[in-house]
This record gives sequence, structure tokens and C-alpha cells, in this order.
Amino acid sequence: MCFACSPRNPIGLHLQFSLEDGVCRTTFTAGEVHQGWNGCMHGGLIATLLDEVMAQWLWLQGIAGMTAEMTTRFSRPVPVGVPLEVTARQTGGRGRLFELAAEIALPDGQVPVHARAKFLKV
Ligand SMILES: CCCCCCCC/C=C\CCCCCCCC(=O)SCCNC(=O)CCNC(=O)[C@H](O)C(C)(C)COP(=O)(O)OP(=O)(O)OC[C@H]1O[C@@H](n2cnc3c(N)ncnc32)[C@H](O)[C@@H]1OP(=O)(O)O
Repeated sequence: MCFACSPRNPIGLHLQFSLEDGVCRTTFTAGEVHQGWNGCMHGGLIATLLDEVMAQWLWLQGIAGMTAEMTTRFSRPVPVGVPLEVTARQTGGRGRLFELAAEIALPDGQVPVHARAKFLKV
């Protein structure tokens, strides 16, 4: 029962994904229960959104991959209560290794956080 995507996980994020033109996409609005500092989404949960959207880029193409490495740049706080657009795309890779990038965009287009990761097909 995936914490990020299972519709049956009672404490999960219940994310739903689409893949179009090589971009995987989901949306999420953080609430007070997802805060770290007051008014700001917890960084670990931000990383969860980014990790999952990249994993789903693979999964929606029939590839089961595990995160082998991930770097996250937190440039600005992510506010709670606003709809976030979370996207991922492929940046490289060879064989079993997939290199992906993901970002979170605010409604005004600002990108407070982005990530890069390597996934290995299992
Ligand atoms: C009714 C049922 C329906 C089911 C529906 C399901 C719905 C669900 C759908 C979708 C779910 C999506 C959920 C995703 C969740 C988000 C993703 C996560 O959070 S995953 C968890 C966190 N990650 C881990 O726990 C990994 C822990 N690590 C490992 O298990 C291994 O290290 C693993 C698998 C990553 C690699 O292990 P190896 O044994 O397979 O491979 P090796 O031999 O180590 O490496 C292979 C090659 O890759 C290179 N490599 C490995 N890591 C590398 C790295 N970081 N950078 C560059 N190269 C690397 C190595 O040097 C090697 O290269 P050379 O073949 O020797 O040339």
C-alpha cells in the first residue's frame, strides 16, 4: 500500500499521475498536517512528492524502478494551502539506469524545489 499513491492508504497522499509528451505530472495541496515550519510544507514530504513523480514516470511506462540516488535543491519554502504542480522528465540514462529530474511549481510559476535522481530498473 504505497504511502504516496495508494487510494487505500488511510494516511497516504493519494496522488494520481498522468504521463503525456514525456512528462509525468501530479498535483497536491499540502495541509497543516504536512507542515514542518509553520505554513511551510515539510521537506521530507516535498522529497516524497519529487521521488514519487519520478518513480511514476517509469511505472506508467511499465518499468519498476527503485531510487538509487536523489539530490534535492530547496530554493524557497513550499507554502501549505496552495495547489502544487509536480512534474518529472527523463534527462539521461543507459541500460538499467534512468536519470530523471523533477520540480514543484507554484500557481504563479515559481519553482521553489527541484530534484535530480537516478533510478535502477529492478
Ligand atoms: C495489485 C498490485 C498492484 C501493484 C501496484 C503497484 C503500484 C505501485 C506503482 C508504483 C510504485 C512506485 C513506488 C515508488 C516509490 C518511490 C521510489 C522509492 O522510494 S524506492 C525506495 C528507496 N530506494 C531503495 O530502497 C533502493 C535501495 N537500493 C537497492 O535496492 C539497490 O541498491 C538497487 C536496486 C537500487 C540497485 O541494486 P542492484 O543490485 O539491482 O544493482 P547494482 O549491482 O548495485 O547496480 C547496477 C549498476 O548500476 C550502477 N549504480 C548503482 N547505483 C548507482 C548510482 N546511484 N549512480 C550510478 N550508478 C549506479 C552500479 O554501479 C551498477 O553498474 P555496473 O553494472 O557495475 O556497470
